[in-house]
Amino acid sequence: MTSQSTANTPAADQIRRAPKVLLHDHLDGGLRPGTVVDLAREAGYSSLPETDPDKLGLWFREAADSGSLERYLETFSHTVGVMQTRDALVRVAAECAEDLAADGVVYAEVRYAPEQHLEGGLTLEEVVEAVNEGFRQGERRAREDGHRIRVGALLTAMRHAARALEIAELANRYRDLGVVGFDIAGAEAGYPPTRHLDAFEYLKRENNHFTIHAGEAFGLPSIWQALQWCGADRLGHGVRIIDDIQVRDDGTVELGRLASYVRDKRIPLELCPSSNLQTGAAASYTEHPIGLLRRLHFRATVNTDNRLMSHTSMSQEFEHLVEAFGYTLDDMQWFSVNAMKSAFIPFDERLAMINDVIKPGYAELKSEWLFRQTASTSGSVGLEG
Ligand SMILES: O=c1[nH]cnc2c1ncn2[C@H]1C[C@H](O)[C@@H](CO)O1
Ligand SMILES: [Zn+2]
Repeated sequence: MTSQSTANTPAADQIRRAPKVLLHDHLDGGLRPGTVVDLAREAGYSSLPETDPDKLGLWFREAADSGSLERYLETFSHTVGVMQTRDALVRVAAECAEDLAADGVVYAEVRYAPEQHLEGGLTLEEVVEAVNEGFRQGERRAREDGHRIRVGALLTAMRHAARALEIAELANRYRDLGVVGFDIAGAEAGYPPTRHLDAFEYLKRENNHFTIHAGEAFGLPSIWQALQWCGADRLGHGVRIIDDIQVRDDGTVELGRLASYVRDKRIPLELCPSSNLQTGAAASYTEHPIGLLRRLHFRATVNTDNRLMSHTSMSQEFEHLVEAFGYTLDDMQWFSVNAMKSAFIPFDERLAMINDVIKPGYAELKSEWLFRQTASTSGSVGLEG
């Protein structure tokens, strides 16, 4: 099993340079702390718990570290609070694209809920256009810095609210104009995805794509509804599918009907290890279900969820997994190809990313790894790091 092998274990700088694919990242969960402070000052937003960027970054991380999804979500009032103007949205989106690119992410789908950014008088369309403009600016600035990234937006509807159909229609209107799909998010318990069936049925009729946050704070019934009632293409988290997998004392494994369906149908799981530790969905990295799901060849992907609240990045997530499971460059490539296969852009574009960017990127890193090994065993000076 490659995941247990010590072969080609990547060093931190290789993890950062490896081409990574991110499917689950919230725009309002990934601001730079300094930007939150700047935007709050500009907008006269006076409710921030700290105004020093370092202290504020720490505050987000600690406040989100509550063991409960509901408390975790409370921290978003401050980021959403400062994202109410066109300029703020453009800046946040541009910095998001730049930060991801600098971290070696080559393709990202970043989500946000347009309905949460209307307090300053913007329309839903103006919100989408501002964010798109920011992503394009960030892609350009990243390219100038020598990084290549493509960012698509996912429009989220909040599951406790009642605007899902309207947001789904918005996602459809901006399809091919920067928006690649739809999502629902927010507190899971008490707000089943079936409340928004009209939105999902509309998107299916339009041949559009959507993912649903499910199987994070709530277990199998939520996953089952998301797939079998709503028809989700992917599962946001889906980590609790583990509840339908039995590992016996002798090491043999039995999958229940739902877990079998998820694996057989290659349903992508947008797994977010650090976020799960904070909301209590997993106890530690070594105990995180991603280890078993990868071994069983589920369509598992690695994601950040909220870089600010979880004080993380794609590289950081992989560093934790490399340490916990001994993952190699082969494992990283497997996760990245899985994610790219599961993206919502057209098949030919996904294939081009896999063949022209991801595979060559890992091939180069693997040959570099071999060179480092040879250099260190022959006593000569190898590459740094
Ligand atoms: O992990 C999550 N689960 C459910 N909802 C979430 C999670 N992370 C962020 N959100 C919510 C809070 C944001 O304001 C919203 C849109 O990005 O999505
Ligand atoms: Zn999420």
